[in-house]
Amino acid sequence: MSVLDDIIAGVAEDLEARRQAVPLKQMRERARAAAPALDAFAALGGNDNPRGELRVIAEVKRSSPSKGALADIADPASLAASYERGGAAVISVLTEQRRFGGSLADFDAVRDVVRIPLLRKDFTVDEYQIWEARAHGADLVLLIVAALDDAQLKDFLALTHELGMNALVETHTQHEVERAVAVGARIIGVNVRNLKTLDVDRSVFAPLADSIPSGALVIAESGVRDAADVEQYAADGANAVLVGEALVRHNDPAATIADFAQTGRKAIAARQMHGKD
Ligand SMILES: O=P(O)(O)OC[C@@H](O)[C@@H](O)c1c[nH]c2ccccc12
Repeated sequence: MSVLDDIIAGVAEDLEARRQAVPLKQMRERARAAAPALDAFAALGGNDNPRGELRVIAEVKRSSPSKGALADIADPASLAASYERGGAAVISVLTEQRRFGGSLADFDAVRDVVRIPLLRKDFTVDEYQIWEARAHGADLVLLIVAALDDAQLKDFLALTHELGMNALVETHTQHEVERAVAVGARIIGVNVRNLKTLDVDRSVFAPLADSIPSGALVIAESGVRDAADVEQYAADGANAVLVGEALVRHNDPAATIADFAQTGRKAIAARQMHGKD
């Protein structure tokens, strides 16, 4: 069994317990009563926004399957507030519990204090999780192409849009990018970490980013250690970078985000000067 299969089995089990506690019908009512979703597509530099900016998606991440505990985050809300202060465009909160140490309680705590769009970062395998994300005030959900068949991908994306949210549609191969594009994904992530083996290979980003049509936003996910990595992703066509570990381990995440955004802006300006856009 791959790591991804193993994670998904745990997610499905935990999800059943939550569905027992709050049935779908009730979760739908909660979702319909929630404040409307914020426009994450615009926040990430969508069509009408000025070009030339690199956006940062800053992640609240306690642990990872590859590295174990990353940081002792006593107060996810204050960490998220510092992300917002540093200029993050979107905040991602891991809610998967078994491998990433996240929870919907973390998500709720963050939702209470920040005004920018929030990504509920989990392994979506059932429509219940999409209603649940909206009920908790999420603006974006994660859809991992490798974890879904085409029908699920299409249905989950449609439901996400119906609820006024956006989806970060995550890919790792050329074929997955094609599947994401085929269902009309507007925000496409290239995760340089292979979720089946957990290996990070930054070189997968550039060719995949190149193959994403210009109407969709391109998000570079994983493996950002420092400004040099941000510079490379921006030079290779990223509209935004998704950063977890480097921020939770840093003692001044706000300054780090500001630094990454500035580095990205310069790299994009250089790219445009060379006529690559
Ligand atoms: O901590 P990093 O290397 O900066 O990575 C962040 C993010 O890309 C990573 O957490 C991630 C990308 N896709 C995922 C899917 C599920 C869980 C986690 C992830």
